[in-house]
Amino acid sequence: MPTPAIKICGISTPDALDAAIAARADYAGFVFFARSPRNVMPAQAAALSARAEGRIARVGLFVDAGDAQIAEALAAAPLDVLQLHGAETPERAAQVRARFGLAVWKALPIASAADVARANAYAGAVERVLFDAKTPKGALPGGMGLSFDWSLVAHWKGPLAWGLAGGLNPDNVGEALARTGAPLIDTSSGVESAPGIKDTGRIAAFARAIRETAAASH
Ligand SMILES: O=C(O)c1ccccc1N[C@@H]1O[C@H](COP(=O)(O)O)[C@@H](O)[C@H]1O
Repeated sequence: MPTPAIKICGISTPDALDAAIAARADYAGFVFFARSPRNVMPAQAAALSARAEGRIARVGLFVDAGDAQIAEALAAAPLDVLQLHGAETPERAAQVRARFGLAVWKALPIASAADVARANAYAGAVERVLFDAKTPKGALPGGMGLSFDWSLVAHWKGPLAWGLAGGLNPDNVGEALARTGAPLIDTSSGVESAPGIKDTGRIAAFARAIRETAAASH
């Protein structure tokens, strides 16, 4: 199995960003969602974006954001990908992509095969779907360390690129990769010591576990 792309999300400090780069992660995620313990303010995002430029791709995470909020974030902090983690429809996702001219990823909450099937509607509207666990009503829509039944997306062959998220950490990511063959793996709370506090050792261990699993499959 090829080594999947790795995304470390919820980065809010230079140390965490440097750890993701040192671990050879492909994507660093910055959360623009006020309710999140990982939320970054525009000035903070600007510094992180500049530090990341040319070293790791920058993903901005938004939850049902309007154009004005996304434009404000982009004015402060150039981003390479916009991750939509709310209830955005295929039409809204396509609108965001056209308006900002950036790659768009749509996170989908998964608890059943019917939830996975919803991904098909995003073909042509976004570059990638991210399968994440469904979270309880009223809770954050992600970043909760919850996983779902990986067999629902095992070796998914859909009409667009995809990634696996939700409750992944250094201890379970090898099994998740072996069981799903996901081409991109995303984590946030699984590489933290407390909500919003990234642990550089866990970031390194996460990437190592992924590479060891991929290498062992050859
Ligand atoms: O990280 C957050 O605070 C967050 C807030 C709102 C929506 C999504 C959020 N995080 C994303 O959720 C998935 C799974 O996270 P975890 O690994 O289970 O903690 C991931 O894409 C995060 O980037």
